[in-house]
Amino acid sequence: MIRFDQATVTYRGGVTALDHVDVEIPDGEFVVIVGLSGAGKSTLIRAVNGLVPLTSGTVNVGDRDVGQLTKRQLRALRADVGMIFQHFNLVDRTTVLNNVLMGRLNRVPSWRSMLGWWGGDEVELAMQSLEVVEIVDKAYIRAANLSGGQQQRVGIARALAQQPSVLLADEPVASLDPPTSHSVMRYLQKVNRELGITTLVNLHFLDLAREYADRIIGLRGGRVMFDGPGSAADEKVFEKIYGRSLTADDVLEAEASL
Ligand SMILES: Nc1ncnc2c1ncn2[C@@H]1O[C@H](COP(=O)(O)OP(=O)(O)OP(=O)(O)O)[C@@H](O)[C@H]1O
Repeated sequence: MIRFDQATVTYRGGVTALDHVDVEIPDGEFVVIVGLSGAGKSTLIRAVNGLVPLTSGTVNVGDRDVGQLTKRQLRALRADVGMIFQHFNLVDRTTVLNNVLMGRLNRVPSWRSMLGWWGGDEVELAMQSLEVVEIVDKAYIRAANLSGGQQQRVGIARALAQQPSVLLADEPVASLDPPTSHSVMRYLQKVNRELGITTLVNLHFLDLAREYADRIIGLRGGRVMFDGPGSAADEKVFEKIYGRSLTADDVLEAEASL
Protein backbone atom coordinates (compact mmCIF):
# COMPACT_ATOMS: atom_id res chain seq x y z
CA MET A 1 0.00 0.00 0.00
CA ILE A 2 1.08 3.59 -0.70
CA ARG A 3 -0.06 6.08 1.91
CA PHE A 4 0.19 9.86 1.88
CA ASP A 5 -0.50 11.37 5.25
CA GLN A 6 -0.82 15.17 5.34
CA ALA A 7 1.84 15.20 2.64
CA THR A 8 3.01 18.72 1.82
CA VAL A 9 5.69 19.91 -0.60
CA THR A 10 6.69 23.56 -0.74
CA TYR A 11 9.45 24.23 -3.25
CA ARG A 12 12.17 26.81 -2.77
CA GLY A 13 10.59 29.97 -4.11
CA GLY A 14 7.44 29.31 -2.12
CA VAL A 15 5.16 27.31 -4.44
CA THR A 16 3.16 24.71 -2.50
CA ALA A 17 2.81 21.83 -4.96
CA LEU A 18 1.19 19.39 -2.52
CA ASP A 19 -0.97 20.70 0.25
CA HIS A 20 -1.79 18.32 3.12
CA VAL A 21 -2.62 15.40 0.86
CA ASP A 22 -4.19 12.30 2.46
CA VAL A 23 -4.42 9.38 0.04
CA GLU A 24 -4.25 5.59 0.44
CA ILE A 25 -3.61 3.42 -2.59
CA PRO A 26 -4.06 -0.31 -2.00
CA ASP A 27 -1.78 -2.82 -3.73
CA GLY A 28 -2.70 -3.55 -7.31
CA GLU A 29 -4.79 -0.44 -8.00
CA PHE A 30 -4.66 1.48 -11.31
CA VAL A 31 -4.83 5.16 -10.37
CA VAL A 32 -4.87 8.08 -12.79
CA ILE A 33 -3.99 11.53 -11.49
CA VAL A 34 -5.47 14.48 -13.36
CA GLY A 35 -5.28 18.23 -12.99
CA LEU A 36 -4.20 21.33 -14.83
CA SER A 37 -0.56 22.00 -15.54
CA GLY A 38 1.05 22.95 -12.24
CA ALA A 39 -1.61 21.16 -10.12
CA GLY A 40 1.04 18.96 -8.47
CA LYS A 41 0.67 15.69 -10.40
CA SER A 42 4.39 15.14 -11.02
CA THR A 43 5.23 16.15 -7.49
CA LEU A 44 2.76 13.57 -6.14
CA ILE A 45 4.19 10.66 -8.08
CA ARG A 46 7.81 11.72 -7.55
CA ALA A 47 7.23 11.81 -3.81
CA VAL A 48 6.55 8.06 -3.95
CA ASN A 49 10.15 7.18 -4.82
CA GLY A 50 11.70 10.05 -2.88
CA LEU A 51 12.70 12.08 -5.95
CA VAL A 52 10.85 14.98 -4.33
CA PRO A 53 11.20 15.16 -0.54
CA LEU A 54 8.19 16.22 1.52
CA THR A 55 8.33 19.46 3.47
CA SER A 56 5.98 17.97 6.05
CA GLY A 57 3.76 14.93 6.48
CA THR A 58 4.71 11.42 5.40
CA VAL A 59 4.55 9.09 2.44
CA ASN A 60 4.83 5.35 3.04
CA VAL A 61 5.39 2.64 0.46
CA GLY A 62 4.50 -0.60 2.19
CA ASP A 63 6.23 -0.42 5.55
CA ARG A 64 8.82 2.10 4.33
CA ASP A 65 8.54 5.73 5.40
CA VAL A 66 10.17 7.32 2.33
CA GLY A 67 11.42 10.41 4.20
CA GLN A 68 13.25 8.31 6.79
CA LEU A 69 15.20 6.03 4.46
CA THR A 70 18.99 5.88 4.34
CA LYS A 71 20.66 6.29 0.94
CA ARG A 72 20.95 2.53 0.60
CA GLN A 73 17.30 2.00 1.54
CA LEU A 74 16.27 4.70 -0.94
CA ARG A 75 18.18 2.87 -3.69
CA ALA A 76 16.35 -0.32 -2.76
CA LEU A 77 13.01 1.51 -2.88
CA ARG A 78 13.82 2.93 -6.33
CA ALA A 79 14.71 -0.56 -7.55
CA ASP A 80 11.21 -1.57 -6.49
CA VAL A 81 9.46 1.37 -8.16
CA GLY A 82 9.60 1.52 -11.98
CA MET A 83 9.26 4.84 -13.82
CA ILE A 84 7.91 5.63 -17.28
CA PHE A 85 8.54 9.05 -18.78
CA GLN A 86 6.86 11.37 -21.28
CA HIS A 87 9.91 11.42 -23.55
CA PHE A 88 10.68 7.71 -23.05
CA ASN A 89 14.28 8.42 -21.87
CA LEU A 90 15.80 5.62 -23.95
CA VAL A 91 19.41 5.55 -25.08
CA ASP A 92 18.90 6.03 -28.82
CA ARG A 93 22.20 4.66 -30.07
CA THR A 94 21.90 1.23 -28.49
CA THR A 95 19.52 -1.68 -28.99
CA VAL A 96 16.08 -2.14 -27.53
CA LEU A 97 17.38 -5.13 -25.54
CA ASN A 98 20.23 -3.10 -24.00
CA ASN A 99 17.73 -0.41 -23.05
CA VAL A 100 15.55 -2.96 -21.29
CA LEU A 101 18.58 -4.47 -19.53
CA MET A 102 19.19 -1.03 -18.04
CA GLY A 103 16.11 -1.76 -15.95
CA ARG A 104 18.31 -4.38 -14.22
CA LEU A 105 21.04 -1.91 -13.22
CA ASN A 106 19.74 -1.65 -9.67
CA ARG A 107 19.54 -5.42 -9.35
CA VAL A 108 22.97 -6.64 -10.50
CA PRO A 109 26.50 -5.74 -9.35
CA SER A 110 27.59 -2.57 -11.14
CA TRP A 111 30.93 -4.01 -12.37
CA ARG A 112 29.02 -6.63 -14.34
CA SER A 113 26.66 -4.19 -15.99
CA MET A 114 29.56 -1.80 -16.77
CA LEU A 115 31.31 -4.59 -18.64
CA GLY A 116 28.08 -5.51 -20.37
CA TRP A 117 28.21 -8.97 -18.77
CA TRP A 118 24.56 -9.71 -18.55
CA GLY A 119 23.76 -13.26 -17.48
CA GLY A 120 21.37 -15.48 -19.42
CA ASP A 121 18.74 -15.00 -16.72
CA GLU A 122 18.91 -11.24 -17.12
CA VAL A 123 18.52 -11.44 -20.89
CA GLU A 124 15.65 -13.91 -20.49
CA LEU A 125 13.90 -11.54 -18.11
CA ALA A 126 14.41 -8.60 -20.49
CA MET A 127 12.97 -10.66 -23.35
CA GLN A 128 9.96 -11.63 -21.22
CA SER A 129 9.39 -7.94 -20.46
CA LEU A 130 9.47 -7.17 -24.19
CA GLU A 131 6.98 -9.98 -24.72
CA VAL A 132 4.49 -8.36 -22.32
CA VAL A 133 4.41 -5.27 -24.58
CA GLU A 134 4.58 -7.42 -27.72
CA ILE A 135 7.76 -6.00 -29.15
CA VAL A 136 10.26 -8.89 -28.88
CA ASP A 137 10.83 -8.75 -32.64
CA LYS A 138 12.54 -5.35 -32.21
CA ALA A 139 15.01 -6.54 -29.54
CA TYR A 140 18.11 -6.08 -31.68
CA ILE A 141 17.05 -2.83 -33.38
CA ARG A 142 18.48 0.49 -32.27
CA ALA A 143 16.00 2.38 -30.11
CA ALA A 144 16.33 5.44 -32.39
CA ASN A 145 14.73 3.50 -35.22
CA LEU A 146 11.43 2.89 -33.41
CA SER A 147 8.26 4.98 -33.55
CA GLY A 148 7.20 6.95 -30.48
CA GLY A 149 4.63 4.34 -29.45
CA GLN A 150 7.17 1.54 -29.82
CA GLN A 151 9.71 3.53 -27.79
CA GLN A 152 7.19 3.96 -25.00
CA ARG A 153 6.50 0.21 -25.02
CA VAL A 154 10.25 -0.30 -24.58
CA GLY A 155 10.07 2.21 -21.72
CA ILE A 156 7.39 0.02 -20.11
CA ALA A 157 9.47 -3.12 -20.71
CA ARG A 158 12.52 -1.48 -19.11
CA ALA A 159 10.45 -0.63 -16.04
CA LEU A 160 9.07 -4.21 -15.94
CA ALA A 161 12.59 -5.66 -16.10
CA GLN A 162 13.13 -4.09 -12.68
CA GLN A 163 10.43 -6.48 -11.39
CA PRO A 164 8.79 -3.57 -9.60
CA SER A 165 5.88 -3.67 -7.22
CA VAL A 166 4.89 -0.11 -8.19
CA LEU A 167 4.90 1.65 -11.57
CA LEU A 168 4.89 5.44 -11.88
CA ALA A 169 4.11 6.92 -15.29
CA ASP A 170 4.52 10.68 -15.68
CA GLU A 171 2.45 11.81 -18.69
CA PRO A 172 3.31 8.64 -20.63
CA VAL A 173 1.19 9.53 -23.68
CA ALA A 174 1.76 13.28 -23.90
CA SER A 175 4.10 12.89 -26.90
CA LEU A 176 1.92 10.40 -28.79
CA ASP A 177 -0.96 10.60 -31.28
CA PRO A 178 -4.48 9.46 -30.18
CA PRO A 179 -4.48 5.83 -31.44
CA THR A 180 -0.97 5.27 -30.06
CA SER A 181 -1.99 6.84 -26.74
CA HIS A 182 -4.80 4.30 -26.41
CA SER A 183 -2.44 1.47 -27.28
CA VAL A 184 0.08 2.53 -24.59
CA MET A 185 -2.71 2.93 -22.02
CA ARG A 186 -3.94 -0.57 -22.85
CA TYR A 187 -0.45 -1.98 -22.25
CA LEU A 188 -0.24 -0.18 -18.91
CA GLN A 189 -3.64 -1.58 -17.98
CA LYS A 190 -2.56 -5.07 -19.06
CA VAL A 191 0.56 -4.85 -16.90
CA ASN A 192 -1.53 -3.73 -13.96
CA ARG A 193 -4.17 -6.43 -14.36
CA GLU A 194 -2.00 -9.37 -15.33
CA LEU A 195 1.03 -8.71 -13.14
CA GLY A 196 -0.83 -6.97 -10.30
CA ILE A 197 1.60 -4.05 -10.23
CA THR A 198 0.22 -0.96 -8.49
CA THR A 199 0.20 1.75 -11.17
CA LEU A 200 0.02 5.54 -10.86
CA VAL A 201 -0.34 7.47 -14.10
CA ASN A 202 -0.40 11.24 -14.62
CA LEU A 203 -2.61 12.16 -17.54
CA HIS A 204 -3.65 15.36 -19.13
CA PHE A 205 -6.59 13.98 -21.11
CA LEU A 206 -9.78 13.42 -19.17
CA ASP A 207 -11.42 10.96 -21.56
CA LEU A 208 -8.36 8.70 -21.31
CA ALA A 209 -8.43 8.97 -17.53
CA ARG A 210 -12.07 7.90 -17.41
CA GLU A 211 -11.58 5.07 -19.84
CA TYR A 212 -8.65 3.39 -18.11
CA ALA A 213 -8.61 4.37 -14.44
CA ASP A 214 -9.95 2.21 -11.62
CA ARG A 215 -9.71 5.37 -9.62
CA ILE A 216 -9.13 9.03 -10.45
CA ILE A 217 -7.44 11.50 -8.15
CA GLY A 218 -8.03 15.10 -9.21
CA LEU A 219 -5.57 17.73 -8.00
CA ARG A 220 -5.92 21.47 -8.03
CA GLY A 221 -3.35 23.75 -6.45
CA GLY A 222 -1.80 20.74 -4.69
CA ARG A 223 -5.09 19.71 -3.07
CA VAL A 224 -7.18 16.64 -3.70
CA MET A 225 -10.44 17.89 -5.27
CA PHE A 226 -11.77 14.45 -6.23
CA ASP A 227 -10.90 10.90 -5.32
CA GLY A 228 -13.15 8.19 -6.65
CA PRO A 229 -13.92 5.69 -9.39
CA GLY A 230 -13.42 6.79 -13.00
CA SER A 231 -17.12 6.17 -13.64
CA ALA A 232 -18.09 8.80 -11.04
CA ALA A 233 -15.93 11.50 -12.59
CA ASP A 234 -18.49 13.36 -14.70
CA GLU A 235 -18.22 16.77 -16.29
CA LYS A 236 -19.15 18.55 -13.05
CA VAL A 237 -16.34 16.77 -11.21
CA PHE A 238 -13.83 17.77 -13.87
CA GLU A 239 -15.02 21.38 -13.70
CA LYS A 240 -14.33 21.27 -9.98
CA ILE A 241 -10.84 19.89 -10.59
CA TYR A 242 -10.06 22.32 -13.40
CA GLY A 243 -11.86 25.34 -12.00
CA ARG A 244 -13.40 25.99 -15.40
CA SER A 245 -15.49 24.40 -18.15
CA LEU A 246 -13.86 21.74 -20.26
CA THR A 247 -12.36 22.60 -23.61
CA ALA A 248 -11.42 20.47 -26.61
CA ASP A 249 -7.82 20.56 -25.35
CA ASP A 250 -8.84 18.59 -22.26
CA VAL A 251 -9.84 15.51 -24.23
CA LEU A 252 -7.75 13.37 -26.51
CA GLU A 253 -10.33 13.20 -29.29
CA ALA A 254 -11.41 16.74 -30.07
CA GLU A 255 -14.90 15.50 -30.91
CA ALA A 256 -15.18 13.17 -27.91
CA SER A 257 -17.66 14.12 -25.24
CA LEU A 258 -17.46 12.99 -21.64
N1 LIG B 1 11.84 21.96 -8.73
C1 LIG B 1 10.91 22.89 -8.58
N2 LIG B 1 11.21 24.08 -8.02
C2 LIG B 1 10.27 25.04 -7.84
N3 LIG B 1 8.98 24.90 -8.18
C3 LIG B 1 8.61 23.74 -8.75
C4 LIG B 1 9.55 22.68 -8.98
N4 LIG B 1 8.90 21.64 -9.55
C5 LIG B 1 7.61 22.02 -9.68
N5 LIG B 1 7.44 23.28 -9.20
C6 LIG B 1 6.16 24.01 -9.14
O1 LIG B 1 5.25 23.24 -8.36
C7 LIG B 1 3.93 23.27 -8.93
C8 LIG B 1 3.48 21.85 -9.22
O2 LIG B 1 4.32 21.30 -10.24
P1 LIG B 1 4.12 19.84 -10.83
O3 LIG B 1 5.17 19.65 -11.89
O4 LIG B 1 4.05 18.87 -9.72
O5 LIG B 1 2.68 19.97 -11.50
P2 LIG B 1 2.01 19.10 -12.63
O6 LIG B 1 0.57 19.01 -12.28
O7 LIG B 1 2.75 17.83 -12.82
O8 LIG B 1 2.19 20.03 -13.89
P3 LIG B 1 2.68 19.66 -15.37
O9 LIG B 1 1.55 18.89 -15.99
O10 LIG B 1 2.87 21.01 -16.01
O11 LIG B 1 3.95 18.89 -15.21
C9 LIG B 1 4.05 24.17 -10.17
O12 LIG B 1 3.64 25.46 -9.81
C10 LIG B 1 5.51 24.14 -10.50
O13 LIG B 1 5.90 25.32 -11.16
